[in-house]
Amino acid sequence: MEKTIDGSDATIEVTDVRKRFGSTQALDGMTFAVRPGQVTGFVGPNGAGKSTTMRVILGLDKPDRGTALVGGRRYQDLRTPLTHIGALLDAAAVQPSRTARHHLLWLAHSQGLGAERVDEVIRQVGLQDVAQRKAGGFSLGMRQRLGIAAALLGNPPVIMLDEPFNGLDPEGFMWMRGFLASLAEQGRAVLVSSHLMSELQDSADHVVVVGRGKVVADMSVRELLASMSQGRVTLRTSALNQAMTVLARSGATVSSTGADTVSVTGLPAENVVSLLSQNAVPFSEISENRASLEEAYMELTRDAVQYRGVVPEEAGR
Ligand SMILES: Nc1ncnc2c1ncn2[C@@H]1O[C@H](COP(=O)(O)OP(=O)(O)OP(=O)(O)O)[C@@H](O)[C@H]1O
Repeated sequence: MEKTIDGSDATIEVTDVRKRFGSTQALDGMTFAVRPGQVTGFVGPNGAGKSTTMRVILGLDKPDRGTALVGGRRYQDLRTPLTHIGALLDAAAVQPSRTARHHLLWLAHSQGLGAERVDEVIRQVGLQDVAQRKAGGFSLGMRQRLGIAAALLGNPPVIMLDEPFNGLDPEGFMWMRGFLASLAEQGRAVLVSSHLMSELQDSADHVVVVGRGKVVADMSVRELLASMSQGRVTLRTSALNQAMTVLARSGATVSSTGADTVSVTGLPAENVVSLLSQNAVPFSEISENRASLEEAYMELTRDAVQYRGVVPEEAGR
């Protein structure tokens, strides 16, 4: 039943979307694209506009300006939307007295899909043992799985999940991470929001960082780390002066942090090693302190957060 994913269908394109609620400019020129075969993290502080963007993509909120396209088309123009995009916006939104399987059957029938597909998605998300239980008694983690099963019903090339890591225990967290990766491996475009970069650090290939209704960074996780990490290299040497001279000559900023320790910025560890070796400078214990993704994220969204007064101090930085 699983059809092959066509890359041209597996995209989301959000272009210059603006949306105002009263005096709040929720979206202020939001622009980004979600590509096939990747998990794209959509991250930003509370109130940055993530949920509103997702609602605009699903045609639930009408933008004042700009467009949001799924596989090149507006959601409103999709004849069978569930086969184009599967979304989970609010895991709590299930009828508590209905069993998980009945919830999915009801959804499937509304889209012309059969019970066979329902059982398939139940297996995919690992809910087979509880499928006959009432969803009202489900933990948040089980509801997340149920919501994802619903999103997968139409085998869509685009999957969009709002805060799917919310409330998951460590096992659920690991499962979600692996599951998102497998959806991307199948060629789907996967957009996942979070207000915590740490949740996306090992889950996303690419991140779109937002603050105050617009994109502040749009790059691969690797690029983000490289752009932010100052690459501070620390090394121990018995030839302190010689090491400092050699490294400073190459343009690095060098300072001694102890009788036999040197701190270097502006030069990757690899180059530090080769320079010292070429100049026969003895050294030991070389280490590179890279900025964590969380630090990079805090730096990028600092203005957005300060503006709202949520985290006024640079505590913990
Ligand atoms: N229906 C609405 N009416 C009024 N204001 C709204 C409405 N929906 C969103 N907003 C406001 O728009 C801004 C963006 O909200 P949004 O929920 O999109 O942010 P978010 O990034 O998803 O944050 P969170 O993680 O808190 O959900 C916020 O200031 C919010 O209060």
